[in-house]
Amino acid sequence: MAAKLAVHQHGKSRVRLGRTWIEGSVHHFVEWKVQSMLESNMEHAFLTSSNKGMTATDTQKNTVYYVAKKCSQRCSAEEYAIELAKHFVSEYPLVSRAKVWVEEAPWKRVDVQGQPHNHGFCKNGSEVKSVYVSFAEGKGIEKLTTGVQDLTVLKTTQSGYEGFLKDKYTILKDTNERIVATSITATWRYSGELKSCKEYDRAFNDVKKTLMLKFYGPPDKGVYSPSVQYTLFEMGKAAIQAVPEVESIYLNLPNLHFLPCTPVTSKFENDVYIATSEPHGNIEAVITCADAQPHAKL
Ligand SMILES: O=c1[nH]c(=O)c2[nH]c(=O)[nH]c2[nH]1
Repeated sequence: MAAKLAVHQHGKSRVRLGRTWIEGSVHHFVEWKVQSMLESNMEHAFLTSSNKGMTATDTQKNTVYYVAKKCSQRCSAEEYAIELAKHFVSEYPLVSRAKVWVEEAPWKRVDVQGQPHNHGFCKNGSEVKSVYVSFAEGKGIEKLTTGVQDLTVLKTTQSGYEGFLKDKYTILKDTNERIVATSITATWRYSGELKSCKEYDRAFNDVKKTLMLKFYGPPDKGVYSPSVQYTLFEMGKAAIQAVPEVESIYLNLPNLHFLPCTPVTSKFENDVYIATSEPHGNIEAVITCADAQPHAKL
């Protein structure tokens, strides 16, 4: 049977860097893990022994640092990813599309003696900001998404799950009182480029704040969740309504179960749980503005 090279790409993964920007006495800091992937007319590297015209993955790695240096003003992970992807397409004639992923570690400016520190940071929380850009020759930015991974959240009440199908395989009982815990992965697509680092930060923080509000509800009373599915849609819908630049959002919410525990000689009184991480439920959906195309998980 004849065989052909159907698709191909090559890139560099897990290139890690730190970047500081100094504005007067205030320092800014980010840590990024970058992946690049190039689509190109370099079939010959797969089909023959020639590497002519090839942008080596080592060169891609060096370019990750070079473009970070070139971003002389404080910039967002989105702006950096756009610059890097543009660079590959404009610099190399054989490259037709560059795809760039950036994961930003959760370093936050630290407060000391009640004040934001000029140059001190601490890792706050588990969540990682994730950015994806696809930039093609003749088309420019084709896709720009931002998101969070590993945003781990829990509430001890105001959650239940009732009325589901019961058959001979079912053991789970209806409940209107349970712990709900999840580790949120979200990616959302912007309708286009935003204007500045501040705009990207504002949009990111507004989406995150909205997701949190819909998961937890107001601080005093919370909000009842009849299922992870219902809460997921409420979260996505609210993000789209709160941040006009967002036209599509993908949400994945694993249901990390805390199971009722009945220690010997006692009964369960919503107090002791068996903590588990597997197996876990897995609920996901894409929510869009009424007329927008959904985007796939990236
Ligand atoms: O919110 C939930 N959604 C489900 O689909 C499901 N399935 C399950 O066993 N528990 C839950 N909880």
